[in-house]
Amino acid sequence: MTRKHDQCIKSSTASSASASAGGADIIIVGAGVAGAALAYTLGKDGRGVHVIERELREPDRIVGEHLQPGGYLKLIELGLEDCLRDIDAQPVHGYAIYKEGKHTNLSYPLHNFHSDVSGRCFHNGRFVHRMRQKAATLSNVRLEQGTVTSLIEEDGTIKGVHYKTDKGEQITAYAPLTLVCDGCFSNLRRSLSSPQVENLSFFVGLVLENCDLPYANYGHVVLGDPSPILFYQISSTEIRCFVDIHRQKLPSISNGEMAHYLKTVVAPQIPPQLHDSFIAAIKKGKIRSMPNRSMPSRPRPTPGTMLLGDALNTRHPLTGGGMTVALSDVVIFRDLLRPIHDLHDASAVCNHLQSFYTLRKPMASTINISAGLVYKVFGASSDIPAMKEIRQACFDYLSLGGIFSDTSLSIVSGLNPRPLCLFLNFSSVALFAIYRLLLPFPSPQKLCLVARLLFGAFGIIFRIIKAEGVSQMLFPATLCQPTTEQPPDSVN
Ligand SMILES: Cc1cc2nc3c(=O)[nH]c(=O)nc-3n(C[C@H](O)[C@H](O)[C@H](O)COP(=O)(O)OP(=O)(O)OC[C@H]3O[C@@H](n4cnc5c(N)ncnc54)[C@H](O)[C@@H]3O)c2cc1C
Repeated sequence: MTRKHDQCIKSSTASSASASAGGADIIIVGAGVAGAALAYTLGKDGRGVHVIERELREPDRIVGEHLQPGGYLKLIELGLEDCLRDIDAQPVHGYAIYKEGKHTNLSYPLHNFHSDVSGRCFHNGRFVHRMRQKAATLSNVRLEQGTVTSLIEEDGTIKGVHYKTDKGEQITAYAPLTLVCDGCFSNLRRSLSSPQVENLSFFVGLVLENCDLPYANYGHVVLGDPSPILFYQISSTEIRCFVDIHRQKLPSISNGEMAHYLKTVVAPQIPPQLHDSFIAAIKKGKIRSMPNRSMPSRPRPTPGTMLLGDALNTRHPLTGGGMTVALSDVVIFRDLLRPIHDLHDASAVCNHLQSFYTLRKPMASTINISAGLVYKVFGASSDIPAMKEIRQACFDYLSLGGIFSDTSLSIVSGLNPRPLCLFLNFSSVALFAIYRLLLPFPSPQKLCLVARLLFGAFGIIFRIIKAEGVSQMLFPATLCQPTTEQPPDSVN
């Protein structure tokens, strides 16, 4: 396929005391998934937007390659779905899950949606680059290459940013609102939130060529020992493979330990159709790794600024939910900002925008908790009681298909952003596990195992729910009614 992209978006020339001289309403730090989508949608709403991005060349990275159908729907709401055209993106209709020689094939429950709606896999850099290009077509959006070094704070209000251009110039830019979207390694979030980052594991990534997935257009998950292995088609000729490796056990890539681990521990567990290409990819040597982290959102309301995207909140990428949360946040933020025409009353704007953190909870918490659960159950080597039984019960429950797998997949895919549904679904898996354990007759040993299973399963979910914030997550309606509030500049 032909793909004609400019490798670099033209960066507008910066004047050294750019007090956002053009009078930007909004500065966006970082043009990744969240920042580029925000730039376009806020620009479309008529805001003057100044985006400062560290590297405007097409990114080459191994994150954000599987967009869930729920995220695709958000992309449509933002008018950005065309950014997936002409980048050789591949449709994804569900998952094939492998466990100890057995496998089950699960489709996303998409019967009620337009036939175009599905998941998509692609090269993240191509997607992000297309969104940047689309934002840059708007005359009121200015994309500039530069690294933001700090936020400008005056009397507790953020007034803008200091940044350094690629030519080494130090520049100051002011705007009434600064949106910080500098991703999971954010160095700006510390002053705007109380981040509690948990390092969970690493994804070790390879690209497989010259092979086909056993189920075309399905993500493949091998529930391996000691941890899961993922495969999905990121272009018509390439399959991404991710191997999850515990954070304390990452073999060295440089001295060949990693290649040895992949050949001896991982290769024997993968579907035979992929084996030769997997070995060839190891031999080719382009093995990359990324840390997998989890960080619940803990923002500190600060006038003049907001955190969005991974800088605000991250979760384990095993369920591929990060971009869906980021795009959903962008939609919520845009809608909340729409009635405010003048952004200069920073305190009033800040008060108005606080409901964002509650409004985002249904989607963000559902995806965060499901990612945490899936990782706890299938990922981590664990000391949780009865984990083997919990794992098997989950696999068998999904294998039932129909409503059982539909509900689980609708939750993971962002089609069903209801934390309560997630909790009920999890409870029904636990009941299913108990029912199986007690058959054909209960015995004292079996009852003991059931108690351990309940303790383990509900221990996991309650810990994760607690980290998300119970009341905000389960009862958001009691905490905010943004539509009845007067936005600051509509008050006479
Ligand atoms: C291994 C891995 C795999 C993943 N796989 C998936 C997946 O399959 N599906 C999915 O939905 N999600 C996935 N995610 C998560 C997903 O990548 C993120 O949720 C998503 O990219 C968040 O978007 P963002 O805009 O917040 O951050 P990013 O997309 O990372 O963008 C941040 C941007 O800020 C720029 N920047 C940083 N610092 C500065 C600075 N000081 N000044 C100026 N610019 C700056 C960076 O250059 C970058 O362009 C994965 C994550 C990991 C770690």
